[in-house]
Amino acid sequence: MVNDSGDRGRPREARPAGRHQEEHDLDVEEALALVREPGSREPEPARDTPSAPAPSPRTTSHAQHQATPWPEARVTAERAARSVPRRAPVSVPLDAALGLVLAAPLTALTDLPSFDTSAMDGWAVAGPGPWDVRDEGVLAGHAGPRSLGDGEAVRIATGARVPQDTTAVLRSEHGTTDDKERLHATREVVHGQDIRPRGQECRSGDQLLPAGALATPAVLGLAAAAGYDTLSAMPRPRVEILVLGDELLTAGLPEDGLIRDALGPMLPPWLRALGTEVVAVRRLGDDAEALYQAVKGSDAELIVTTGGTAAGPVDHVHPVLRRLGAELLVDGVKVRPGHPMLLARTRENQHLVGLPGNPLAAVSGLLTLAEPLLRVLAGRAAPEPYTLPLRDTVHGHPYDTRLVPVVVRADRAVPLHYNGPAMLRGIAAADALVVVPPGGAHPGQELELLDLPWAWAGIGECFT
Ligand SMILES: Nc1nc2c(c(=O)[nH]1)N[C@H]1C(S)=C(S)[C@@H](COP(=O)(O)OP(=O)(O)OC[C@H]3O[C@@H](n4cnc5c(N)ncnc54)[C@H](O)[C@@H]3O)O[C@H]1N2
Ligand code: MOO
Repeated sequence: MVNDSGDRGRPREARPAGRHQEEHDLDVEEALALVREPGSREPEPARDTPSAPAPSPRTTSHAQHQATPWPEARVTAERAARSVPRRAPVSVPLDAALGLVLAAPLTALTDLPSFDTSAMDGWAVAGPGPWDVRDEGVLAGHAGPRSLGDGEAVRIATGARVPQDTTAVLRSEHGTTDDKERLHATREVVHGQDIRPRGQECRSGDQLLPAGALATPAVLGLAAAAGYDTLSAMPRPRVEILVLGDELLTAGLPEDGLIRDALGPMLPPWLRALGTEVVAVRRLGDDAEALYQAVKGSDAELIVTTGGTAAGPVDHVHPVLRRLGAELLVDGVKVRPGHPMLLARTRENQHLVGLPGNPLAAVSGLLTLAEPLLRVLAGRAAPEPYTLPLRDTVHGHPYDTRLVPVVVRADRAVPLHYNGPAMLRGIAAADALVVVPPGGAHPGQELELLDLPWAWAGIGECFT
Protein backbone atom coordinates (compact mmCIF):
# COMPACT_ATOMS: atom_id res chain seq x y z
CA MET A 1 0.00 0.00 0.00
CA VAL A 2 1.10 3.55 -0.52
CA ASN A 3 1.10 4.67 3.06
CA ASP A 4 0.87 8.32 3.93
CA SER A 5 -0.09 7.93 7.58
CA GLY A 6 3.22 8.71 9.24
CA ASP A 7 2.02 7.40 12.59
CA ARG A 8 1.88 3.84 11.26
CA GLY A 9 5.66 3.71 11.10
CA ARG A 10 5.92 2.87 7.42
CA PRO A 11 7.90 5.17 5.14
CA ARG A 12 6.06 6.91 2.37
CA GLU A 13 7.27 5.76 -0.99
CA ALA A 14 10.24 7.63 -2.41
CA ARG A 15 8.98 8.75 -5.79
CA PRO A 16 11.35 7.97 -8.63
CA ALA A 17 12.17 10.91 -10.89
CA GLY A 18 10.31 9.30 -13.76
CA ARG A 19 7.06 9.50 -11.82
CA HIS A 20 6.88 13.29 -11.78
CA GLN A 21 4.31 13.32 -14.52
CA GLU A 22 2.00 11.07 -12.52
CA GLU A 23 2.34 13.31 -9.50
CA HIS A 24 1.02 16.10 -11.67
CA ASP A 25 -1.76 13.84 -12.91
CA LEU A 26 -2.75 13.08 -9.36
CA ASP A 27 -2.90 16.74 -8.56
CA VAL A 28 -5.10 17.29 -11.58
CA GLU A 29 -7.33 14.41 -10.58
CA GLU A 30 -7.72 15.60 -7.01
CA ALA A 31 -8.31 19.14 -8.21
CA LEU A 32 -10.90 18.04 -10.73
CA ALA A 33 -12.79 16.37 -7.94
CA LEU A 34 -12.90 19.60 -5.99
CA VAL A 35 -13.48 22.36 -8.52
CA ARG A 36 -17.23 21.87 -8.37
CA GLU A 37 -18.00 22.36 -4.72
CA PRO A 38 -21.65 21.89 -3.80
CA GLY A 39 -23.50 25.11 -4.50
CA SER A 40 -20.89 26.55 -6.85
CA ARG A 41 -22.82 27.00 -10.07
CA GLU A 42 -19.98 28.09 -12.33
CA PRO A 43 -17.00 25.85 -11.74
CA GLU A 44 -13.54 27.21 -12.19
CA PRO A 45 -11.57 25.55 -14.95
CA ALA A 46 -9.09 23.10 -13.46
CA ARG A 47 -6.12 24.87 -15.04
CA ASP A 48 -6.90 27.99 -13.02
CA THR A 49 -6.68 26.25 -9.67
CA PRO A 50 -3.24 26.54 -8.12
CA SER A 51 -3.19 22.85 -7.18
CA ALA A 52 -3.94 21.75 -10.72
CA PRO A 53 -1.08 22.49 -13.07
CA ALA A 54 -1.91 21.17 -16.52
CA PRO A 55 0.80 18.69 -17.39
CA SER A 56 2.27 18.78 -20.84
CA PRO A 57 1.55 15.68 -22.88
CA ARG A 58 5.13 15.83 -24.21
CA THR A 59 6.56 14.90 -20.82
CA THR A 60 4.60 11.71 -20.26
CA SER A 61 6.44 9.06 -18.28
CA HIS A 62 7.26 5.52 -19.20
CA ALA A 63 4.29 4.24 -17.19
CA GLN A 64 1.95 6.41 -19.19
CA HIS A 65 3.25 5.17 -22.50
CA GLN A 66 2.56 1.65 -21.28
CA ALA A 67 -0.94 2.53 -20.14
CA THR A 68 -3.72 1.27 -22.39
CA PRO A 69 -6.30 3.70 -23.77
CA TRP A 70 -9.62 3.21 -21.98
CA PRO A 71 -11.69 1.83 -24.91
CA GLU A 72 -8.89 -0.56 -25.80
CA ALA A 73 -8.62 -1.81 -22.21
CA ARG A 74 -12.27 -2.89 -22.28
CA VAL A 75 -11.79 -4.71 -25.58
CA THR A 76 -8.67 -6.43 -24.20
CA ALA A 77 -10.69 -7.63 -21.19
CA GLU A 78 -13.40 -9.06 -23.48
CA ARG A 79 -10.80 -10.73 -25.65
CA ALA A 80 -9.11 -12.25 -22.59
CA ALA A 81 -12.41 -13.92 -21.64
CA ARG A 82 -12.86 -15.26 -25.19
CA SER A 83 -9.45 -16.92 -24.99
CA VAL A 84 -10.63 -19.08 -22.08
CA PRO A 85 -11.75 -22.63 -23.04
CA ARG A 86 -15.55 -22.71 -23.36
CA ARG A 87 -17.23 -23.52 -20.08
CA ALA A 88 -19.67 -26.45 -19.95
CA PRO A 89 -23.35 -25.52 -19.52
CA VAL A 90 -25.08 -26.53 -16.31
CA SER A 91 -28.62 -27.74 -15.69
CA VAL A 92 -30.27 -25.45 -13.16
CA PRO A 93 -33.72 -25.67 -11.49
CA LEU A 94 -35.92 -22.76 -12.55
CA ASP A 95 -35.85 -21.15 -9.13
CA ALA A 96 -32.04 -20.93 -9.24
CA ALA A 97 -31.73 -19.74 -12.83
CA LEU A 98 -32.54 -16.03 -12.45
CA GLY A 99 -29.82 -13.91 -14.03
CA LEU A 100 -28.15 -16.79 -15.85
CA VAL A 101 -27.74 -16.92 -19.61
CA LEU A 102 -29.46 -19.70 -21.56
CA ALA A 103 -26.90 -22.10 -23.00
CA ALA A 104 -29.41 -23.55 -25.45
CA PRO A 105 -32.46 -22.14 -27.23
CA LEU A 106 -35.67 -22.32 -25.21
CA THR A 107 -37.76 -24.67 -27.34
CA ALA A 108 -41.41 -25.25 -26.45
CA LEU A 109 -41.92 -28.71 -24.96
CA THR A 110 -45.68 -28.43 -25.54
CA ASP A 111 -48.28 -26.54 -27.52
CA LEU A 112 -49.38 -23.37 -25.73
CA PRO A 113 -52.16 -23.41 -24.83
CA SER A 114 -51.91 -27.17 -24.74
CA PHE A 115 -55.70 -27.55 -25.23
CA ASP A 116 -58.54 -25.33 -26.46
CA THR A 117 -59.24 -23.07 -23.50
CA SER A 118 -62.02 -20.75 -22.46
CA ALA A 119 -60.75 -17.16 -22.26
CA MET A 120 -63.72 -16.02 -20.13
CA ASP A 121 -66.13 -17.12 -17.42
CA GLY A 122 -69.53 -17.87 -19.02
CA TRP A 123 -70.93 -20.68 -21.14
CA ALA A 124 -69.45 -22.88 -23.83
CA VAL A 125 -72.11 -23.04 -26.54
CA ALA A 126 -72.60 -25.15 -29.65
CA GLY A 127 -74.44 -23.75 -32.69
CA PRO A 128 -76.90 -20.85 -32.64
CA GLY A 129 -78.91 -20.07 -29.48
CA PRO A 130 -80.99 -20.27 -27.52
CA TRP A 131 -79.25 -23.18 -25.82
CA ASP A 132 -80.23 -25.82 -23.31
CA VAL A 133 -77.89 -25.51 -20.33
CA ARG A 134 -76.40 -28.66 -18.86
CA ASP A 135 -76.60 -29.11 -15.11
CA GLU A 136 -72.90 -29.59 -14.39
CA GLY A 137 -70.29 -26.90 -15.25
CA VAL A 138 -66.65 -27.10 -16.40
CA LEU A 139 -63.86 -25.76 -14.22
CA ALA A 140 -60.17 -25.10 -14.95
CA GLY A 141 -57.99 -28.08 -14.20
CA HIS A 142 -60.67 -30.66 -14.87
CA ALA A 143 -60.10 -33.22 -17.54
CA GLY A 144 -62.16 -34.02 -20.64
CA PRO A 145 -65.70 -32.54 -20.43
CA ARG A 146 -68.32 -34.32 -22.55
CA SER A 147 -68.68 -32.89 -26.07
CA LEU A 148 -71.56 -30.50 -26.69
CA GLY A 149 -74.47 -31.26 -28.93
CA ASP A 150 -75.90 -28.59 -31.26
CA GLY A 151 -78.09 -26.21 -29.23
CA GLU A 152 -76.40 -27.19 -25.97
CA ALA A 153 -74.46 -24.99 -23.51
CA VAL A 154 -72.45 -25.64 -20.37
CA ARG A 155 -71.19 -23.23 -17.72
CA ILE A 156 -67.44 -22.81 -18.05
CA ALA A 157 -64.65 -21.05 -16.13
CA THR A 158 -61.71 -19.10 -17.55
CA GLY A 159 -58.86 -21.48 -18.31
CA ALA A 160 -61.10 -24.57 -18.47
CA ARG A 161 -60.85 -26.98 -21.36
CA VAL A 162 -63.71 -26.27 -23.79
CA PRO A 163 -65.81 -29.32 -24.63
CA GLN A 164 -65.45 -30.76 -28.12
CA ASP A 165 -67.77 -29.18 -30.72
CA THR A 166 -67.98 -25.89 -28.79
CA THR A 167 -68.46 -23.09 -31.34
CA ALA A 168 -68.03 -20.09 -29.00
CA VAL A 169 -67.80 -18.97 -25.40
CA LEU A 170 -70.51 -16.58 -24.25
CA ARG A 171 -69.35 -14.32 -21.38
CA SER A 172 -71.54 -14.49 -18.28
CA GLU A 173 -72.44 -10.79 -18.66
CA HIS A 174 -73.66 -11.39 -22.23
CA GLY A 175 -76.23 -14.13 -21.55
CA THR A 176 -79.45 -14.64 -19.57
CA THR A 177 -81.41 -17.77 -18.76
CA ASP A 178 -85.21 -17.88 -19.00
CA ASP A 179 -87.57 -19.72 -16.67
CA LYS A 180 -87.10 -22.92 -18.72
CA GLU A 181 -83.33 -22.79 -18.05
CA ARG A 182 -82.66 -21.87 -21.68
CA LEU A 183 -79.75 -19.54 -22.37
CA HIS A 184 -80.21 -16.46 -24.57
CA ALA A 185 -77.36 -14.27 -25.87
CA THR A 186 -77.85 -10.54 -25.27
CA ARG A 187 -75.53 -9.68 -28.15
CA GLU A 188 -74.31 -11.26 -31.37
CA VAL A 189 -72.20 -14.39 -30.95
CA VAL A 190 -69.23 -14.68 -33.31
CA HIS A 191 -67.94 -18.13 -34.18
CA GLY A 192 -64.87 -19.01 -32.07
CA GLN A 193 -65.18 -16.00 -29.77
CA ASP A 194 -63.36 -16.16 -26.42
CA ILE A 195 -61.81 -19.54 -27.19
CA ARG A 196 -58.01 -19.72 -27.04
CA PRO A 197 -57.22 -22.43 -29.54
CA ARG A 198 -54.54 -25.00 -28.78
CA GLY A 199 -51.13 -23.83 -30.11
CA GLN A 200 -52.19 -20.15 -30.38
CA GLU A 201 -48.95 -18.99 -28.72
CA CYS A 202 -46.63 -21.76 -29.90
CA ARG A 203 -46.43 -25.30 -31.17
CA SER A 204 -44.29 -27.92 -29.47
CA GLY A 205 -40.79 -27.55 -30.92
CA ASP A 206 -41.09 -23.82 -31.69
CA GLN A 207 -38.07 -21.74 -30.58
CA LEU A 208 -39.31 -19.32 -27.94
CA LEU A 209 -35.95 -17.66 -27.16
CA PRO A 210 -32.45 -18.02 -28.57
CA ALA A 211 -29.41 -19.30 -26.70
CA GLY A 212 -27.81 -16.32 -24.96
CA ALA A 213 -31.08 -14.89 -23.63
CA LEU A 214 -30.93 -13.72 -20.03
CA ALA A 215 -33.12 -15.65 -17.59
CA THR A 216 -35.35 -12.85 -16.36
CA PRO A 217 -38.42 -13.43 -14.18
CA ALA A 218 -40.55 -13.40 -17.36
CA VAL A 219 -38.28 -15.99 -18.99
CA LEU A 220 -38.64 -18.25 -15.93
CA GLY A 221 -42.42 -17.94 -16.22
CA LEU A 222 -42.37 -18.73 -19.93
CA ALA A 223 -40.06 -21.71 -19.38
CA ALA A 224 -42.41 -23.11 -16.74
CA ALA A 225 -45.46 -22.58 -18.97
CA ALA A 226 -43.63 -24.35 -21.80
CA GLY A 227 -42.93 -27.39 -19.66
CA TYR A 228 -39.44 -26.86 -18.22
CA ASP A 229 -38.32 -27.87 -14.72
CA THR A 230 -34.66 -27.03 -15.30
CA LEU A 231 -32.79 -24.81 -17.74
CA SER A 232 -29.49 -25.37 -19.49
CA ALA A 233 -27.50 -22.28 -18.60
CA MET A 234 -23.99 -20.88 -18.60
CA PRO A 235 -22.51 -21.31 -15.12
CA ARG A 236 -21.85 -18.16 -13.17
CA PRO A 237 -18.17 -17.19 -13.39
CA ARG A 238 -16.55 -17.91 -10.03
CA VAL A 239 -14.88 -14.86 -8.51
CA GLU A 240 -12.63 -14.60 -5.47
CA ILE A 241 -11.98 -11.22 -3.89
CA LEU A 242 -8.70 -10.52 -2.12
CA VAL A 243 -8.79 -7.33 -0.08
CA LEU A 244 -5.29 -6.03 0.58
CA GLY A 245 -4.19 -3.45 3.12
CA ASP A 246 -3.09 -3.46 6.77
CA GLU A 247 -4.90 -0.18 7.31
CA LEU A 248 -8.39 -1.62 6.94
CA LEU A 249 -10.96 -2.06 9.69
CA THR A 250 -14.07 -4.19 9.24
CA ALA A 251 -16.15 -2.50 11.94
CA GLY A 252 -16.42 0.67 13.98
CA LEU A 253 -15.07 4.13 13.46
CA PRO A 254 -11.78 4.96 11.72
CA GLU A 255 -9.03 5.61 14.27
CA ASP A 256 -5.25 5.89 14.59
CA GLY A 257 -4.68 6.07 10.83
CA LEU A 258 -6.85 3.02 10.24
CA ILE A 259 -9.85 3.32 7.93
CA ARG A 260 -12.93 1.26 7.22
CA ASP A 261 -12.74 -1.24 4.38
CA ALA A 262 -15.22 0.15 1.86
CA LEU A 263 -14.53 -2.40 -0.87
CA GLY A 264 -15.23 -5.59 1.08
CA PRO A 265 -18.90 -4.65 1.48
CA MET A 266 -19.22 -3.07 -1.98
CA LEU A 267 -17.64 -5.52 -4.39
CA PRO A 268 -19.40 -8.84 -3.66
CA PRO A 269 -22.95 -7.62 -4.35
CA TRP A 270 -21.73 -5.60 -7.32
CA LEU A 271 -20.00 -8.65 -8.77
CA ARG A 272 -23.10 -10.79 -8.14
CA ALA A 273 -25.12 -8.20 -10.04
CA LEU A 274 -22.74 -8.81 -12.94
CA GLY A 275 -23.84 -12.46 -12.95
CA THR A 276 -21.02 -14.03 -10.96
CA GLU A 277 -20.72 -16.33 -7.96
CA VAL A 278 -18.49 -14.78 -5.32
CA VAL A 279 -16.79 -17.82 -3.83
CA ALA A 280 -14.76 -16.01 -1.18
CA VAL A 281 -13.79 -12.60 0.17
CA ARG A 282 -10.43 -12.80 1.93
CA ARG A 283 -8.62 -10.03 3.78
CA LEU A 284 -4.89 -10.52 3.42
CA GLY A 285 -3.39 -7.34 4.82
CA ASP A 286 -0.14 -6.24 3.19
CA ASP A 287 1.45 -9.66 3.08
CA ALA A 288 3.16 -10.59 -0.19
CA GLU A 289 3.50 -14.26 0.71
CA ALA A 290 -0.17 -14.52 1.69
CA LEU A 291 -1.12 -12.89 -1.62
CA TYR A 292 1.12 -15.26 -3.56
CA GLN A 293 -0.33 -18.32 -1.82
CA ALA A 294 -3.91 -17.06 -2.18
CA VAL A 295 -3.59 -16.54 -5.94
CA LYS A 296 -1.70 -19.78 -6.44
CA GLY A 297 -4.28 -21.76 -4.48
CA SER A 298 -7.39 -20.19 -5.94
CA ASP A 299 -9.54 -22.10 -8.41
CA ALA A 300 -11.71 -19.07 -9.22
CA GLU A 301 -11.95 -18.00 -12.84
CA LEU A 302 -11.39 -14.41 -11.82
CA ILE A 303 -9.45 -13.12 -8.84
CA VAL A 304 -10.14 -9.50 -7.96
CA THR A 305 -7.57 -7.83 -5.74
CA THR A 306 -8.07 -4.41 -4.17
CA GLY A 307 -5.21 -2.05 -3.43
CA GLY A 308 -1.52 -2.63 -3.80
CA THR A 309 -1.44 -1.89 -7.53
CA ALA A 310 0.88 1.12 -7.31
CA ALA A 311 4.61 1.08 -6.66
CA GLY A 312 4.69 1.74 -2.92
CA PRO A 313 6.72 -0.34 -0.46
CA VAL A 314 3.79 -2.63 0.36
CA ASP A 315 2.17 -2.65 -3.07
CA HIS A 316 2.63 -6.35 -3.72
CA VAL A 317 0.42 -7.04 -6.72
CA HIS A 318 3.02 -6.50 -9.44
CA PRO A 319 5.83 -8.42 -7.71
CA VAL A 320 3.51 -11.32 -6.90
CA LEU A 321 2.29 -11.49 -10.50
CA ARG A 322 5.91 -11.56 -11.65
CA ARG A 323 6.67 -14.33 -9.19
CA LEU A 324 3.70 -16.32 -10.47
CA GLY A 325 4.86 -15.88 -14.07
CA ALA A 326 1.53 -14.24 -14.91
CA GLU A 327 1.07 -12.48 -18.23
CA LEU A 328 0.16 -8.81 -17.82
CA LEU A 329 -2.48 -8.00 -20.44
CA VAL A 330 -3.23 -4.49 -19.21
CA ASP A 331 -0.84 -2.62 -16.96
CA GLY A 332 -2.39 0.77 -16.29
CA VAL A 333 -5.22 2.41 -18.21
CA LYS A 334 -5.54 5.97 -19.46
CA VAL A 335 -8.56 6.63 -17.27
CA ARG A 336 -9.20 8.76 -14.19
CA PRO A 337 -9.74 7.66 -11.57
CA GLY A 338 -8.22 4.23 -11.53
CA HIS A 339 -5.24 4.46 -13.84
CA PRO A 340 -3.08 1.89 -11.96
CA MET A 341 -5.68 -0.88 -12.63
CA LEU A 342 -4.36 -4.04 -14.24
CA LEU A 343 -5.43 -7.28 -15.87
CA ALA A 344 -3.29 -10.41 -15.89
CA ARG A 345 -3.69 -13.98 -17.07
CA THR A 346 -2.48 -16.10 -14.14
CA ARG A 347 -3.15 -19.45 -15.86
CA GLU A 348 -5.04 -20.82 -18.85
CA ASN A 349 -8.50 -20.39 -17.35
CA GLN A 350 -7.85 -17.81 -14.66
CA HIS A 351 -7.46 -14.05 -14.78
CA LEU A 352 -6.72 -11.46 -12.15
CA VAL A 353 -8.04 -7.91 -12.13
CA GLY A 354 -6.07 -5.62 -9.85
CA LEU A 355 -8.30 -2.79 -8.65
CA PRO A 356 -6.62 0.28 -7.20
CA GLY A 357 -7.29 0.83 -3.53
CA ASN A 358 -8.93 4.22 -3.80
CA PRO A 359 -12.62 3.27 -3.72
CA LEU A 360 -13.87 5.20 -6.78
CA ALA A 361 -10.75 4.11 -8.64
CA ALA A 362 -11.75 0.53 -7.77
CA VAL A 363 -15.21 1.14 -9.27
CA SER A 364 -13.51 2.44 -12.40
CA GLY A 365 -11.42 -0.73 -12.61
CA LEU A 366 -14.44 -2.89 -11.98
CA LEU A 367 -16.34 -1.34 -14.90
CA THR A 368 -13.33 -1.06 -17.21
CA LEU A 369 -11.75 -4.51 -16.80
CA ALA A 370 -13.88 -6.84 -14.67
CA GLU A 371 -17.27 -6.09 -16.23
CA PRO A 372 -16.34 -6.83 -19.88
CA LEU A 373 -14.38 -9.94 -18.89
CA LEU A 374 -17.17 -11.33 -16.71
CA ARG A 375 -19.86 -10.42 -19.23
CA VAL A 376 -18.17 -12.56 -21.87
CA LEU A 377 -17.45 -15.40 -19.40
CA ALA A 378 -21.11 -15.38 -18.31
CA GLY A 379 -22.23 -15.38 -21.95
CA ARG A 380 -24.13 -12.12 -21.48
CA ALA A 381 -24.67 -9.77 -24.41
CA ALA A 382 -22.99 -6.37 -24.34
CA PRO A 383 -25.44 -3.66 -23.30
CA GLU A 384 -26.43 -1.42 -26.19
CA PRO A 385 -24.15 1.64 -25.86
CA TYR A 386 -26.11 4.82 -25.35
CA THR A 387 -25.43 8.49 -24.95
CA LEU A 388 -27.14 11.40 -23.27
CA PRO A 389 -26.44 15.12 -23.46
CA LEU A 390 -24.51 16.50 -20.55
CA ARG A 391 -26.22 19.18 -18.44
CA ASP A 392 -23.11 20.89 -17.03
CA THR A 393 -19.51 21.34 -18.07
CA VAL A 394 -17.19 18.54 -16.97
CA HIS A 395 -13.51 19.32 -16.87
CA GLY A 396 -11.36 16.75 -18.54
CA HIS A 397 -8.03 15.20 -17.87
CA PRO A 398 -5.53 16.48 -20.44
CA TYR A 399 -5.04 13.09 -22.10
CA ASP A 400 -6.96 10.44 -20.17
CA THR A 401 -10.63 9.48 -20.19
CA ARG A 402 -12.56 10.39 -17.05
CA LEU A 403 -15.43 8.40 -15.54
CA VAL A 404 -17.70 10.71 -13.56
CA PRO A 405 -20.79 9.73 -11.53
CA VAL A 406 -24.00 11.28 -12.86
CA VAL A 407 -27.71 11.21 -12.22
CA VAL A 408 -30.10 11.22 -15.16
CA ARG A 409 -32.64 14.01 -14.97
CA ALA A 410 -34.96 14.99 -17.86
CA ASP A 411 -32.88 12.91 -20.29
CA ARG A 412 -29.70 14.73 -19.39
CA ALA A 413 -26.65 13.53 -17.51
CA VAL A 414 -26.06 15.68 -14.44
CA PRO A 415 -22.51 15.35 -13.07
CA LEU A 416 -22.29 14.80 -9.34
CA HIS A 417 -19.91 16.38 -6.86
CA TYR A 418 -17.55 14.34 -4.73
CA ASN A 419 -16.15 12.36 -7.62
CA GLY A 420 -12.54 12.21 -6.37
CA PRO A 421 -10.71 8.85 -6.49
CA ALA A 422 -11.03 8.27 -2.75
CA MET A 423 -14.71 9.29 -2.58
CA LEU A 424 -17.84 7.18 -2.80
CA ARG A 425 -20.28 9.99 -1.99
CA GLY A 426 -20.94 10.79 -5.67
CA ILE A 427 -21.26 7.22 -6.94
CA ALA A 428 -23.54 6.29 -4.05
CA ALA A 429 -26.10 8.79 -5.35
CA ALA A 430 -25.50 8.07 -9.05
CA ASP A 431 -27.50 6.37 -11.81
CA ALA A 432 -24.50 5.93 -14.10
CA LEU A 433 -20.95 6.97 -14.89
CA VAL A 434 -20.43 9.30 -17.79
CA VAL A 435 -17.42 8.79 -20.06
CA VAL A 436 -15.65 12.12 -20.44
CA PRO A 437 -13.12 12.28 -23.26
CA PRO A 438 -9.66 13.79 -22.74
CA GLY A 439 -9.99 17.57 -22.62
CA GLY A 440 -13.45 17.58 -21.03
CA ALA A 441 -16.99 18.08 -22.25
CA HIS A 442 -19.42 20.96 -22.53
CA PRO A 443 -23.14 21.27 -21.79
CA GLY A 444 -25.24 19.60 -24.48
CA GLN A 445 -22.41 17.31 -25.59
CA GLU A 446 -23.57 13.72 -26.12
CA LEU A 447 -21.55 11.36 -23.93
CA GLU A 448 -21.59 7.61 -23.42
CA LEU A 449 -23.07 6.38 -20.12
CA LEU A 450 -22.17 3.25 -18.19
CA ASP A 451 -25.21 2.15 -16.24
CA LEU A 452 -24.98 0.92 -12.69
CA PRO A 453 -26.61 -2.50 -12.51
CA TRP A 454 -29.23 -1.51 -9.96
CA ALA A 455 -30.14 1.93 -11.28
CA TRP A 456 -32.95 0.80 -13.60
CA ALA A 457 -33.53 -2.83 -12.61
CA GLY A 458 -33.91 -2.29 -8.88
CA ILE A 459 -31.97 -3.92 -6.10
CA GLY A 460 -34.17 -7.01 -5.75
CA GLU A 461 -33.96 -7.99 -9.40
CA CYS A 462 -30.26 -7.64 -9.92
CA PHE A 463 -28.94 -9.06 -6.66
CA THR A 464 -30.89 -12.29 -6.40
N1 LIG B 1 4.10 7.17 -6.72
C1 LIG B 1 2.86 6.94 -7.06
N2 LIG B 1 1.96 6.80 -6.12
C2 LIG B 1 0.68 6.56 -6.45
C3 LIG B 1 0.30 6.46 -7.81
C4 LIG B 1 1.28 6.59 -8.78
O1 LIG B 1 1.02 6.50 -9.97
N3 LIG B 1 2.56 6.81 -8.35
N4 LIG B 1 -0.99 6.25 -8.11
C5 LIG B 1 -1.95 6.70 -7.15
C6 LIG B 1 -3.24 6.30 -7.53
S1 LIG B 1 -3.96 7.09 -8.81
C7 LIG B 1 -3.93 5.36 -6.85
S2 LIG B 1 -5.54 4.97 -7.23
C8 LIG B 1 -3.35 4.63 -5.79
C9 LIG B 1 -3.48 3.16 -6.09
O2 LIG B 1 -2.80 2.55 -5.14
P1 LIG B 1 -2.94 1.08 -4.74
O3 LIG B 1 -3.79 0.29 -5.68
O4 LIG B 1 -1.59 0.57 -4.48
O5 LIG B 1 -3.80 1.20 -3.46
P2 LIG B 1 -3.32 1.45 -1.98
O6 LIG B 1 -2.09 2.22 -1.95
O7 LIG B 1 -3.35 0.16 -1.33
O8 LIG B 1 -4.52 2.33 -1.51
C10 LIG B 1 -4.78 3.58 -2.04
C11 LIG B 1 -5.76 4.29 -1.11
O9 LIG B 1 -6.95 3.56 -1.03
C12 LIG B 1 -7.22 3.19 0.31
N5 LIG B 1 -7.80 1.86 0.31
C13 LIG B 1 -7.21 0.72 -0.05
N6 LIG B 1 -8.05 -0.31 0.08
C14 LIG B 1 -9.19 0.20 0.55
C15 LIG B 1 -10.43 -0.37 0.93
N7 LIG B 1 -10.64 -1.69 0.82
N8 LIG B 1 -11.40 0.44 1.39
C16 LIG B 1 -11.19 1.78 1.51
N9 LIG B 1 -10.03 2.38 1.15
C17 LIG B 1 -9.04 1.60 0.71
C18 LIG B 1 -5.89 3.20 0.98
O10 LIG B 1 -5.97 3.31 2.35
C19 LIG B 1 -5.21 4.37 0.32
O11 LIG B 1 -5.68 5.55 0.88
O12 LIG B 1 -1.98 4.91 -5.63
C20 LIG B 1 -1.63 6.28 -5.75
N10 LIG B 1 -0.24 6.42 -5.47
O1 MOO C 1 -6.43 8.56 -8.70
MO1 MOO C 1 -6.17 6.98 -8.87
O2 MOO C 1 -6.42 7.41 -10.54
O3 MOO C 1 -7.39 7.09 -7.82
O4 MOO C 1 -6.82 5.69 -9.48
